Amino acid sequence: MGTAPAIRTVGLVKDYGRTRALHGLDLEVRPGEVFGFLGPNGAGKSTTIRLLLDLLRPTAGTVEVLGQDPVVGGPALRARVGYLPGELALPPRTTAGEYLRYLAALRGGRGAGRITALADRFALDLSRDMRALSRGNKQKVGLVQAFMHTPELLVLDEPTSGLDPLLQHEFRRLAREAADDGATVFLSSHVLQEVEQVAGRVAIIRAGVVVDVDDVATLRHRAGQRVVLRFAEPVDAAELDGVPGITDVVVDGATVTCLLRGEPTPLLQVAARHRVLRWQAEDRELEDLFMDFYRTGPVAEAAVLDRRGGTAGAR
Ligand SMILES: Nc1ncnc2c1ncn2[C@@H]1O[C@H](COP(=O)(O)OP(=O)(O)OP(=O)(O)O)[C@@H](O)[C@H]1O
Repeated sequence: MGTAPAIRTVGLVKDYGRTRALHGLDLEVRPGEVFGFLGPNGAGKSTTIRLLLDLLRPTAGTVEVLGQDPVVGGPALRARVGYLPGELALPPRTTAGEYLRYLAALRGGRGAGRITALADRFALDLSRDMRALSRGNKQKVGLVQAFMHTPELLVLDEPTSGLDPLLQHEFRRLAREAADDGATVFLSSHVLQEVEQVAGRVAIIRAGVVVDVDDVATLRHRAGQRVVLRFAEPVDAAELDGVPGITDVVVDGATVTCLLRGEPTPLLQVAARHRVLRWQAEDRELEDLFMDFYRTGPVAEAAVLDRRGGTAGAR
């Protein structure tokens, strides 16, 4: 396979009538990585994914999947990809097992042997009529059909939506196993916490452009944690000045709120000079990261350019 990217888009533009959904999207996913595609609702994640699968055609720009243009690659290329759509349309008058075996037959029998094992992992009852399946169970059918033929590339649109925490964990194990076996996993989400548990690198998409690409550790560091400390007595805000990794300090009597990036030790050392009644630390989310981007970084410029109708990303 060489070192060709598993996915590459250059200057990808997609218009729906007069709505421009993608504004020149650049993306490069390396073979064998688990790559998160993160963005808020309406950012253009599903549109990008549909372009990768040749379910939509680009208005401008280029798409390459496993080194090929999906339009040229056709069914032979599709057979090498496992796809979980955001909204799964399942035929109503069959059982989950019949449907999955039917799909395997369409794929020349590939994957039939893995149906039972995958269904067991997700506690999916294959004998149930699809009409009777809950949203979560339908999602399981979608995941089984995406993984069962051990594709080289998995393209998964919001794969954990509708799954309970236990099954989300099972999904992450499966995704990592696929990557360990050499597959590339590309998955979209609007929740940072969900993506960071499985992906190595993440692209953040907003309003049809990629505004940041980073490894998960960097992104998590940048997002940081919101810390709330409650002391027995009021503290002096000056004590927190210049503490490494601490910003956005707000002191309200005996309660201190701040952002922590990196190791908590310096903050703990300052806090320990007083009696601490309560310590609360929460990981910040995607939306918080966006707020930071807008206040500082190059993304602010990208977003402004984007609104002016420019095509520049922030990279
Ligand atoms: N068929 C369509 N016709 C017109 N506009 C569309 C169509 N599909 C998507 N859009 C618009 O394109 C933009 C990108 O939508 P897209 O579904 O790709 O975003 P998304 O990141 O997948 O969001 P979500 O998480 O809500 O699915 C949105 O503004 C959306 O309203």
